[in-house]
Amino acid sequence: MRISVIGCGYLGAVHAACMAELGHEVVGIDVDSGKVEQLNSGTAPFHEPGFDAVLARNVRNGRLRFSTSFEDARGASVHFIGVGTPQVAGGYAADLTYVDAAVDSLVSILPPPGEATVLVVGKSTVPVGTASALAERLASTAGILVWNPEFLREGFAVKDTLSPDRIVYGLPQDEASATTATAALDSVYSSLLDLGITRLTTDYATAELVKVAANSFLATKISFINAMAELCEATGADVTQLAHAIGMDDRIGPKFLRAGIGFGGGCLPKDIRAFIARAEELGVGDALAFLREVDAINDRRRDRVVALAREVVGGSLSGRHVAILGAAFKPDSDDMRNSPALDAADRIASEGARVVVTDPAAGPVLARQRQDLEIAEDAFAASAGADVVLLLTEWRQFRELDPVALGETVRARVIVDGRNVLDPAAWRAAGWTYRGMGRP
Ligand SMILES: NC(=O)C1=CN([C@@H]2O[C@H](COP(=O)(O)OP(=O)(O)OC[C@H]3O[C@@H](n4cnc5c(N)ncnc54)[C@H](O)[C@@H]3O)[C@@H](O)[C@H]2O)C=CC1
Ligand SMILES: O=C(O)[C@H]1O[C@H](OP(=O)(O)OP(=O)(O)OC[C@H]2O[C@@H](n3ccc(=O)[nH]c3=O)[C@H](O)[C@@H]2O)[C@H](O)[C@@H](O)[C@@H]1O
Repeated sequence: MRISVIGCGYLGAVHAACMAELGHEVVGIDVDSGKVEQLNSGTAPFHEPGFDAVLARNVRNGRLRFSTSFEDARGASVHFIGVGTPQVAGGYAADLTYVDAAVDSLVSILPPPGEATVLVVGKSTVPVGTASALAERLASTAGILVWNPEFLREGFAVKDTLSPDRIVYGLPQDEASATTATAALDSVYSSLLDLGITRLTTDYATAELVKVAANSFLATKISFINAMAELCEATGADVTQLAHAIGMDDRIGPKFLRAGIGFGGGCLPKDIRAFIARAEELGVGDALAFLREVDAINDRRRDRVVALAREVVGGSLSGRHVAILGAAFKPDSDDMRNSPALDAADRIASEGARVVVTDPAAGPVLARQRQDLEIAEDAFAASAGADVVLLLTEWRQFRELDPVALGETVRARVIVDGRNVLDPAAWRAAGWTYRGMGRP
């Protein structure tokens, strides 16, 4: 099938490449000409394991190309929308400017009603009610709108796109349109459906809510365990043992119970805030009051790691050399949007410390973007002469550090493990003062 993907960021570029991998003829459209040029050369504009290979292979075989012109999307039978929906400046709500612009551009290239049906498939994360409003704007065209939320995780984007836990279609009310749309989208995803992946059909509002409910649940799970970490800090208990023990209950499960410096990224933080804002607009703000607490607990973890750093160096960070291992919001990504690690680095630098940051993928990006931060090649270079080392993004390279070897480079053997991934006994045995988050 001929497919276009509008918006080629973390979601859209991976989606476009994966759709080509499934055998479709795909054009990705983005307003960023630099990104388009890079994608056309078969090189990923961001770090995502496995993406480079899928991108390069499909650009080379001619099934995948990228363009800044919507004219190149004309004639496709399915148009995916994957543009950003960031938080509005100064507020909690989602900024729908980019989605609106993408739909306006699509309206200008879609055939008129009566001609062969074309699908417009929303993948961006939007406030409930957006899809039905957009469907009205497509009424002057042959476009039928489906809301098909995306659940991929950065670091696993290719795997999650080609092997999702489930696929959700939010369909129009009109039965004939819903049937046509389901059949067309089933053709797009036929290889995945043949693998037995479950496809659920709902109305627009349910599909939109499934997405933000899922992210809210994940954020709540993380803040729950971080709240327990606060209790552990007050009592001398160990949150990693607590998480292990409660996670053995099937009803709770072990995943997303890693306490530490909290969640960040381009999605969980802004999605829970946009959800709060939308619930308030709908007059049901009380239903999501708990999400404000989820957000507040998450913020406190960032305060906590800075306070710990202050405490372990004896009260003031001013003039101290602080090595920070990690800048991305999670390992296997170079994404620093709302990154807890980078936020902590900035807060510590603002207290007068000499901060040296290292990150296997985000480091080179940071070096280009931020002249005010010192960036080092690796953990050893960052830690040379350090008064304290902070592990803030749990890259494998940092999890596997040898405490004896690192001990030889630092000025003082003091480590704060912001992700609770190191073995305290091994580090203490090598002469380090070890502090975790919510661990004695
Ligand atoms: N990053 C992720 O892992 C996931 C993201 N999402 C959702 O997907 C959406 C996109 O997120 P990301 O890919 O992370 O954002 P991003 O910021 O990396 O990418 C958005 C892209 O859209 C482009 N764009 C903006 N306006 C455009 C227009 N009018 N026409 C064409 N292109 C345009 C931008 O230049 C940019 O390349 C958001 O709603 C996000 O919540 C959902 C699931 C996973
Ligand atoms: O809507 C989105 O964009 C995506 O948001 C998240 O994916 P992602 O942001 O890539 O990363 P996660 O693995 O969810 O991690 C988010 C943050 O939570 C933190 N985290 C995660 C798990 C945990 O136990 N503890 C914890 O602090 C991570 O370090 C990271 O900062 C969801 O997991 C995806 O399903 C969703 O599609």
